Amino acid sequence: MCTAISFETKDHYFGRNLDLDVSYTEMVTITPRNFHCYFRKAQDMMSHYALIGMAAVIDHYPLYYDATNEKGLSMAGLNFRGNAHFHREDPDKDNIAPFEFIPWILGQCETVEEAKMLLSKLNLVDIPFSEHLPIAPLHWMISDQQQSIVVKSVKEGLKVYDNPAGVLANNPEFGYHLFNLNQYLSVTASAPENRFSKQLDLKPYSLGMGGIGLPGDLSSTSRFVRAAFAKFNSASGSSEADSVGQFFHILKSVAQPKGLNALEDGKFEYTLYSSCCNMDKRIYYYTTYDNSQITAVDLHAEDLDSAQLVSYPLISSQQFRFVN
Ligand SMILES: C[C@H](CCC(=O)NCCS(=O)(=O)O)[C@H]1CC[C@H]2[C@@H]3CC[C@@H]4C[C@H](O)CC[C@]4(C)[C@H]3C[C@H](O)[C@]12C
Repeated sequence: MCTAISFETKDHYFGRNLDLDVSYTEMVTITPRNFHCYFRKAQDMMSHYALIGMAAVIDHYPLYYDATNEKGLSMAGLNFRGNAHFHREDPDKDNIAPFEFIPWILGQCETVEEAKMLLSKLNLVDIPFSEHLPIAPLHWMISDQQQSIVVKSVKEGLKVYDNPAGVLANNPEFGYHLFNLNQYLSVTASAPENRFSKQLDLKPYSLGMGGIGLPGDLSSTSRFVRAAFAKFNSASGSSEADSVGQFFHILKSVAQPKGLNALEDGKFEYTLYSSCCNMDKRIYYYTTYDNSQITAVDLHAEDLDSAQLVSYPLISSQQFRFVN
């Protein structure tokens, strides 16, 4: 499972939890403007916007899980198992493989509106990266500083939805998650009032009781609700430290501790990493399951006119700060 959110204080932030049982040795990867970006069925891009995000780099190709470009436009791929469907080549459209989708959009677009224009002539084509890396059944959230959308490719074709919640999880399809929020409309961050019966003397005996009814489990639908509740009720200071800290706290409310989500073969799905990118400053922050210290990589500290990918391996061992 995964959860992605967009979030706003003084600046705008975009990030996600990546929940999985194995790592593909992903690294924080910068694609500078002149990196030769190769597309199987479309024109190569010799120059494009620079990108920063989490990617597995294989055969010199950045396979992005999530990324932000130098204009702030951001995108994350999350599992959409059993529902994602990719198509045969269509001569009337731009044919882009799912693993090329993030560089295709973020390389060329500054805003969600611009992305929508590219999406109107896009066909996500069923080409795997390689024999060893089959097509990942993903759907995507795309956000700029103003709005978010969700893009899915299903049997009927490519679908684009406005995403007023600025949250994405996994199955079922996005419309269900959005409607499902109605179920929780009485949940509140404040003390609840007795609407049960005036004839009974009912009152809160603990703080936090307004949240009773929020689902506590790790299912996709429950994570969507909890992430939305945390995000929309979140009180954050406007400094970078406050905002980034708060962002990770929101993601933690839907993170998966090891062991609580068991797979068949004795493995567990857990939160491998959490990311938070400042869309205005293009700084990519992350924590990993084993290292809760926040590590940061600044897009603008690199030579963005270069043609070489730059990757920073994840710092994934715990950093204890001893004080004696
Ligand atoms: C598994 C992850 C989603 C996490 C998630 O949602 N977990 C759900 C569990 S549940 O299904 O909801 O129970 C997704 C998110 C991005 C993906 C990579 C994208 C690039 C590349 C594309 C290639 O085609 C295949 C290899 C490749 C490296 C991909 C591997 C994997 O697929 C990644 C990591």
